[in-house]
Amino acid sequence: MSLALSKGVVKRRGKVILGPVDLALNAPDITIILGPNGAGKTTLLRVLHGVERLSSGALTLSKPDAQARQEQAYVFQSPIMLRRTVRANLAYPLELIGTAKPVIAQRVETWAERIGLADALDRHAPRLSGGEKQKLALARALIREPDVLFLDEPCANLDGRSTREIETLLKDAHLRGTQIIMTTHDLGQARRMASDVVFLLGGKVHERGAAGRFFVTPETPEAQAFLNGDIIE
Ligand SMILES: Nc1ncnc2c1ncn2[C@@H]1O[C@H](COP(=O)(O)OP(=O)(O)OP(=O)(O)O)[C@@H](O)[C@H]1O
Repeated sequence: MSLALSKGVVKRRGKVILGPVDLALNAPDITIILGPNGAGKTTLLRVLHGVERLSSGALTLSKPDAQARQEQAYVFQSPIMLRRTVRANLAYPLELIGTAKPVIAQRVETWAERIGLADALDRHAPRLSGGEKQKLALARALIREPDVLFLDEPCANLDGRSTREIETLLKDAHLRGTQIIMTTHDLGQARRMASDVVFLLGGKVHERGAAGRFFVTPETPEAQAFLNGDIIE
């Protein structure tokens, strides 16, 4: 799907926290939104997902809004579990769209296997470890095979192993056709995952480009400083 933000501005209590932003995103990229704390990454992600109201400007999608919303999924930094079993958590998004029961059962098994929870289907999801919960949240988002997946710092509190497992799931989903748009603080992860980078600073797109170029020869001194790990305002 293509998403185009035109002169997008978000204000909170009269103060501009994002924008104006002009940005076009296209499948089949893995777009990583980078920037220091407070740059507006989460706000931009929410705008693109359609859950943050624009104060001015417009978001245009290549599909009708209702259809686009159905085909999008969002994964938060802190996974939100239903207070039910792993099986019920995985089945839930498919039940919502009226998938046939035998198909649900089969997809739940497949996804439980993929995330290493095949033996934990009857466990109470809130009691899983942080890494297991995040993998479950991701599987719950991917089980519907969304067109676009938004992720806000999906590996923020995870160790290296869980992070790699999640990256593998994301790369597989991308190969199967899911467009991925995510924020991260982890530059290693950005280098491993991104095909496209949006670098935000002070609520504006400071630099944008193919990942291969951005990480090797950033155009602006601020992006260079950010990549060096220097503190930038
Ligand atoms: N509800 C709010 N009211 C007022 N200001 C807000 C609100 N939410 C966010 N902001 C401000 O908007 C700016 C952008 O916030 P946002 O969370 O999008 O940044 P971010 O790049 O995701 O930051 P971080 O890396 O710290 O998660 C920040 O200056 C933040 O303080």
